[in-house]
Amino acid sequence: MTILRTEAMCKNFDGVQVAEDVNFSMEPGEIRCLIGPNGAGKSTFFKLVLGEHQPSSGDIFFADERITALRSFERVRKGISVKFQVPGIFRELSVWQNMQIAVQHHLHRDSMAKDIEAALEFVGLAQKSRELAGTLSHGEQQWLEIGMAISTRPRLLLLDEPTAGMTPEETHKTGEMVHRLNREGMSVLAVEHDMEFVRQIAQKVTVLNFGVIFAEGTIGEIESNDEVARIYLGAFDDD
Ligand SMILES: Nc1ncnc2c1ncn2[C@@H]1O[C@H](COP(=O)(O)OP(=O)(O)OP(=O)(O)O)[C@@H](O)[C@H]1O
Repeated sequence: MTILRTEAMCKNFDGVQVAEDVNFSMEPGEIRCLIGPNGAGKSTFFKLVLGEHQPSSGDIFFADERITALRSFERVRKGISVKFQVPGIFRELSVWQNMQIAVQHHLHRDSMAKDIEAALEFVGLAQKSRELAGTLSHGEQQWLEIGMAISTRPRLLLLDEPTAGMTPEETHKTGEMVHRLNREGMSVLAVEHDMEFVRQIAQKVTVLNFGVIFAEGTIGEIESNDEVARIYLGAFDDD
């Protein structure tokens, strides 16, 4: 079984190919990082998986079920969740209210309050549930968003540059969070530029370039791949 699979997935915008014959697959329980130069098609890949874009051709499977034709909310109900790069919190509402919106938006569960408490506990914000989201630090706001994303108890969590703007300590803490989620059985697919974070979490790395899977392997294999270094210049310079 695969938790996520694309078969010959293509997407073009006005003739520009942004995903080209993408055959991606990920095992259940895996932590995968998706890397690649700016404009490689990483965010577009997420949007295709989430149903925000329709592929021009090809198919997408979640837990071996074809989801290509499903709408976004249906995919969320199946167990896919996302934390986007652009902050999606309501700054003038409390941490708890933000969580309520995230859960209510997608699911109607009797266990809602418990789900919120558990998610806030998980991301270390249980003590701040009454504070306004806008007063949290940047890192805490990102964690709130991760909390919002996991409150629906997804099987697959997509993270789009989760550590953008974080301090090294916050980044490391986020990596630990990802490992804890993974130990609880969640599969995680993260788009990330911070190679230190990629090293901390990735079991396997997929490199996208011009909408094509350019390379795939362990972090060691990817970092020693000269072709990857060539297209993704500078990416491995931070060690
Ligand atoms: N809605 C759209 N309409 C037209 N072109 C688009 C659209 N969305 C993305 N693109 C183009 O698709 C290509 C891939 O963009 P995408 O945002 O997926 O790349 P990325 O790998 O996520 O880049 P970055 O690392 O900078 O976030 C870019 O050339 C972009 O301009």
